Amino acid sequence: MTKTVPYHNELHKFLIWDTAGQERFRALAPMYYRGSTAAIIVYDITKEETFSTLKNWVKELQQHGPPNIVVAIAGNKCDLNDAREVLEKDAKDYADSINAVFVETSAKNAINISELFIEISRRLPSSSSAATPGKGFKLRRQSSEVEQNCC
Ligand SMILES: Nc1nc2c(ncn2[C@@H]2O[C@H](COP(=O)(O)OP(=O)(O)OP(=O)(O)O)[C@@H](O)[C@H]2O)c(=O)[nH]1
Repeated sequence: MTKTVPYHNELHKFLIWDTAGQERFRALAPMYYRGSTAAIIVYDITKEETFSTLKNWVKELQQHGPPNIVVAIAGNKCDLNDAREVLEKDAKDYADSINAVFVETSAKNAINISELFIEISRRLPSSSSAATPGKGFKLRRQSSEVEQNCC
């Protein structure tokens, strides 16, 4: 799946892989996050246990992921506020503590999806600085587009 995000005078083209979140597929995760520029970890605001699981994925990325990977946390199903189990403030505080992007989203109602990618774009080095050796981002230009890998 791809998503192109206009950001300042650049187009950021995200190549997105949806990895299986279940524990039994955990061993496959490195295939996706290795070489990725950003990782979006999604939890369900109506299920506290998904927020605990998210913290394990953060640890995994911190220990085995690319050093400069941008981590974004998405609290999905924000359309189901009445069934909320995870406070927005708690999730935001946690995201801040690990320097991650944080937004609450609704995939169902298309709430904050673009904002999520814009926030990730904001954290990425510009294509000119990314071209500097040692920055650790794999970016390739395609006309005016810059490709970003994201899992
Ligand atoms: N109300 C609501 N339901 C949602 C939202 N996003 C997904 N769902 C529902 O949640 C269920 C699970 O969605 P999936 O997209 O399969 O979730 P997943 O975590 O990617 O599942 P796996 O890929 O199997 O790990 C489906 O019934 C979706 O319709 C949302 O933002 N709001």
